[in-house]
Amino acid sequence: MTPLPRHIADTIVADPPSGEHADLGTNPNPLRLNSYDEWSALRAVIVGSGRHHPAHDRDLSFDLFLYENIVEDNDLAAKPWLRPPFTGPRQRIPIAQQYLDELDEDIAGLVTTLESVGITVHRPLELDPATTEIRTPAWSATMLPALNIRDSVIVLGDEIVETPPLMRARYFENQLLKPTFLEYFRRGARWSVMPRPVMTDGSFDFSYVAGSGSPDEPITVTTRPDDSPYRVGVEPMLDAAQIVRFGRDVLVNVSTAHHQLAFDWLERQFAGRLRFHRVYRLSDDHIDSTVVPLRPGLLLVRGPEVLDRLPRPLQRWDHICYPEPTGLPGYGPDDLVLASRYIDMNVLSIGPDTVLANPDHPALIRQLEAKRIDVIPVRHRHRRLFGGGFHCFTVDVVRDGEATDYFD
Ligand SMILES: NC(=[NH2+])NCCC[C@H](N)C(=O)O
Repeated sequence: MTPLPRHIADTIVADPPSGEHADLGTNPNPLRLNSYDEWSALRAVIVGSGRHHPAHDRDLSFDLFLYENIVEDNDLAAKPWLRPPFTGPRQRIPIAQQYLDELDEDIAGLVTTLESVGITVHRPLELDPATTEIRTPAWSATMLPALNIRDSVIVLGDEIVETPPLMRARYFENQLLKPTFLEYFRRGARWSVMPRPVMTDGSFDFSYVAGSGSPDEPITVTTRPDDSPYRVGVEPMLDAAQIVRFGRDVLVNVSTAHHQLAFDWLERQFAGRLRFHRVYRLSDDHIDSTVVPLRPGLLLVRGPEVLDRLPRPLQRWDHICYPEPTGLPGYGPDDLVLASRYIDMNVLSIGPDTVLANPDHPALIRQLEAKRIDVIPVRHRHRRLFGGGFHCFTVDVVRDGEATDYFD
C-alpha cells in the first residue's frame, strides 16, 4: 500500500483519546441497553435537565402540539395573549428564574434518589445559551434543553428509537443525549432514527384541533396553504411519550395523520420483533398521564372510561383510578401552564413494586400503597409549568424485563 503523505498521516489518530471508549473490553459487566416495559427493575436511566430554559419559543407548531393544555389548563380570559392558534412570527414567553431554580433543585433531588437506590443515572449535555438558535432551510427556532426527554426517544427492547418531534424548537434536542446513545451503541445497542420531518407550515395536520378531537371522529386531514419551496405535505411525526411498552406488545396513541404514518414506520421497523397496537385518540398526544402500567396486571388510569379504549387483554387488568388532586400550585397571568391536573399520574417505576411519586398528592400515594406499591416521595413543584412529571423527565435505558407476552 502506498504510504499516506506525511501531512495527512499526521492528522490521523489511530486510537481514540483514552477514556472515550472506556467500556470496550475494559468493563467486565457493562450495562447493555434493554428496556421492554415500564415497570421491571430499573438499572440505568437518563434524567433530563432544565438548565438554560429562559423562555418558551411559541410558533404554529407549539400551539398545535400543546393546544389542549393551552386551552384547558390556562385561564384564557386572564391570559388573552395566549389564545391559540398562534400564526404570527415567533413569540418568546419568559419563564421566571425562581421556577427554573426550583426545577433544578427538584431534578437534583430526583437524581440523588435514583442513585441512592443503586440506579445508574446518565445526564444530557447542557445547552450552551450562546448557541441555541437553530435553523433549517425551512424555518428557525430557539432550542430547548433536554428536559422532557421521554418525548423524543424511546428504548424498544435493544433498540434506541429517536422520534421526530412535533415542535420545531425540539428538533435538535436529542443532540444533547448523544453521549449516552453512543455509549450504549458501542456496547451493542441498535440505534435508529425515525425520518426527520421538513416541518413547513404545510406539514401540519390540523384535524385534531380543527375537529372535535373525539375518538368517534375519523382523521380528516386538514392542512394550511403553504408556499414554502420545501413543502412535502403531511409527514410522520410522533412523540415517544405516545408509546407505552408491555413486553412484546406496545401501545401507540394515534390522533392525527402524523401519528398514523409514524405508527406505520414502527410496525415495519419492528416487524417480527414487537407487536404494535393502535389506540385511537386516547389523548391529543402523550399518554403517560392517561394510562400507566405499574406491573403486569395493574394499571393506573385517568378514569374508568380509559379502559374501554385499550386492547382487550388490558381491560382484564386490575386498575387504580387517579384520585382528583388537591392543592395544585397556582400560577400568575404571565405563566404558561403546560400540563393537566393529571400530571402526577406520571410516576416512574423503578421496579414492579416501587414507584417514585410526588408527595404533594397523598391520595394517590394511599391508592398505590393499597395495591402494595411502595412509594418513594420525590419533590417536584413545577410539573405543570414544565409540562412533565418523573416519567416525562426520564428515559429508562436498562431494565430487567424481556419481550414477554403479557397479552395472551
Ligand atoms: N411525556 C410527557 N411530556 N408527558 C406529559 C403529559 C402531558 C399531558 N398533555 C397532560 O397535560 O397531562
